[in-house]
Amino acid sequence: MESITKNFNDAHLDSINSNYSTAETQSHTSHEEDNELSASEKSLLQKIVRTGLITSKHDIEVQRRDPKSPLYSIKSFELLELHPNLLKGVYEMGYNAPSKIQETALPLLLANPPQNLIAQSQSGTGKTAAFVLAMLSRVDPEFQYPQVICLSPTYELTIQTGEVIAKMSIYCPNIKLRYAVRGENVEKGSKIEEHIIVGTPGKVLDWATKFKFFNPKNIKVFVLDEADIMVDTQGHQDQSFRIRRLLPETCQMMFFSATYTEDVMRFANAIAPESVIIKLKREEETLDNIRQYYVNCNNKEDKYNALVNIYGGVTIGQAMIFCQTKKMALWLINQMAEQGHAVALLSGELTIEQRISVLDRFREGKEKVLVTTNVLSRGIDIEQVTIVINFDLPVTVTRGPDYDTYLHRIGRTGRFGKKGIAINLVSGILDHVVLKKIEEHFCKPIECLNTDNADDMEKLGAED
Ligand SMILES: Nc1ncnc2c1ncn2[C@@H]1O[C@H](COP(=O)(O)OP(=O)(O)OP(=O)(O)O)[C@@H](O)[C@H]1O
Repeated sequence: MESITKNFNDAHLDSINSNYSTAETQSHTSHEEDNELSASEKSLLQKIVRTGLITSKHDIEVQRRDPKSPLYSIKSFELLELHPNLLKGVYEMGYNAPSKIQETALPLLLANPPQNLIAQSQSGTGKTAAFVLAMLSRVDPEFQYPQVICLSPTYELTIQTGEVIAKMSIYCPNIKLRYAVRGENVEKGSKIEEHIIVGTPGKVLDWATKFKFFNPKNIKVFVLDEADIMVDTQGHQDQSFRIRRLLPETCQMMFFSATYTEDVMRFANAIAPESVIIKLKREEETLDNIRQYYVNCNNKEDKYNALVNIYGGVTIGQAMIFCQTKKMALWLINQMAEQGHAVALLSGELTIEQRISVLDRFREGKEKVLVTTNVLSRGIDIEQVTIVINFDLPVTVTRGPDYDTYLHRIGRTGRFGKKGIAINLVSGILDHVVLKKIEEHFCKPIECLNTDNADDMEKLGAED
């Protein structure tokens, strides 16, 4: 896989950059735009970012001692009885103590006989490390064939998970990993010798059935990341289910997600019988470290102005802006680029190389703002994202609130206990109805943000 990652890091986004080259070469905010923000707005927005969003290790330690926090832990990684080389890898990654999901799930996942698990934990609370440690613990490097399959819904997430696997297993050089994603090929007639396959469902299914590159009967562990979408009829149900049917009855199932609907939970239970279930209460699903706001707007131009104000005031961190359609994302990015803002666009129709390159640039901070559609709402872990803006609220095909997408989108900020801000730009009655329902559903207030009102802004800036 090294080759893939390297190529993508090296890849240049010529086609995209040529579209937005103005944004690249100009400063982030022009002088005229600076004037659009009143001095009080600017200083307050900066204060929010400075005081609210920079979390020290000390804050995380405090959260760890609060039993209500998803970072709460009473155990150490030593107590989880990991292999010493895995433990070394964990510490090398800078993890001092397990999060709640890690300390709860790992003893279950490592127990013998193996136990199926369907686990829910909030965005950014360390689910990946939980299942990666379990996967690595189950591999027997003596045998040169795949023993673990981990499925993710998108290419980007697969690569991200693979990178966590590679880092955690740095002191287990005998454990080998194979990516099953678009662009990866195996020589016809040969067999895969790596122990872990991490991939997207279509490719893994092809490798197992059409090309018979590995024997599914040797698989001991089957992991579904973002499990709800992997077993949902709207998602990858068919392929995941077909892969599951190839695996031995005894194969251990590990399903992880931040969200599950009742239906999905029932179905997951059917394909992973007698699972232990770790489920959050509704009011626990959203994180207290992510403050949620809405801004009243009249139309999309008005939303754009609100955005520019927020963008202009933010001096630290990065923002992700979600649009419901590619058309809206393109309109927005053109507006922003015209006015000299350095923004990047990531939407579904880009090639894989382009998508990875956009993400790499954003991760490196080359662009402060990433405009995207729902393609990036799940799983992507970029620590420095301090603000998520819903330029459009997430809605279903029937234009009702899409609760799960909302939760996944705002979860791109506030990673592992850091502070984050989610701002919803709402215009029109329908938007207000959707917002109200979202607020009621998660039992968490979404406060009105009135950028013209100094008191409002002061309140916002003063928060813990
Ligand atoms: N025990 C730990 N100590 C410190 N940092 C951790 C620990 N576990 C995970 N992290 C970090 O927390 C961040 C979020 O973790 P991760 O991506 O696994 O979250 P997640 O629960 O899978 O989120 P999502 O639902 O969005 O997929 C990552 O940057 C990861 O490196």
